[in-house]
Amino acid sequence: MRGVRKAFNVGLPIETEVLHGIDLDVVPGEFCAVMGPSGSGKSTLLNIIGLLDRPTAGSLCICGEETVGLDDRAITRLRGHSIGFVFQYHNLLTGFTALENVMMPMIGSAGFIDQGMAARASELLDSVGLSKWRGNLATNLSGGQQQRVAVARALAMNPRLLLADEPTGNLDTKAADAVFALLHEANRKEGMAVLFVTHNATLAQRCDRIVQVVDGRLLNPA
Ligand SMILES: Nc1ncnc2c1ncn2[C@@H]1O[C@H](COP(=O)(O)OP(=O)(O)OP(=O)(O)O)[C@@H](O)[C@H]1O
Repeated sequence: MRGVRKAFNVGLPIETEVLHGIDLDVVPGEFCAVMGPSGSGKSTLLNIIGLLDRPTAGSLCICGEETVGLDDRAITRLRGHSIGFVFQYHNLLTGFTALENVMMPMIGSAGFIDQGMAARASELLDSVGLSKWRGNLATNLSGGQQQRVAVARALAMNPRLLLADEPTGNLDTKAADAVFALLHEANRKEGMAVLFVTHNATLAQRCDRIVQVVDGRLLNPA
């Protein structure tokens, strides 16, 4: 991204600019921690990179494609195929099983269900150590298990970029380490770039690079 700005409430007396011209390159296979004080703009930055929100100004390329100017349909397609998300609160559909939750992105993308999706979701649940729990409703899993399902779901479409916004913020140390290890494995094995927002300096030190956001600016740009 180059010169990315984000303002909220544009045109109103309460208009506030939160990101003030961000330059950032993330290369394939890179594992970046994103740190900074509360309210500095980390989630806003991630939401823009994840195409969940649009910048007010600047340029944003995802997998080589300039996104500014794309219509909503193209944005949705690019997001669905290229980007996986893990949030602090897992956002699983609690009335569905672990397996069904992991299948959701595949169903959403294809518009239908087939056996191959269940097989792929099952493999992903194996990879996060939850094969025995695949038939459990999400609501009956522990917080750490739910977050591991959320990681499996984020990997379902084999994205090139994985965005994780404080995925360990709500977990005890052991569960946090387990979730971090899964992100790290996805990064090393699949070569996906990861942006990992965290307040945990120990985990951040284990990433390739730390991007510091302070007052809507990067301390160490590009
Ligand atoms: N939709 C919105 N409308 C208005 N202001 C917003 C909106 N979303 C975020 N902000 C403001 O943008 C600023 C940055 O918020 P953001 O959530 O990006 O910070 P953060 O660094 O992720 O914080 P934390 O570490 O506490 O999660 C805050 O002042 C917040 O109030």
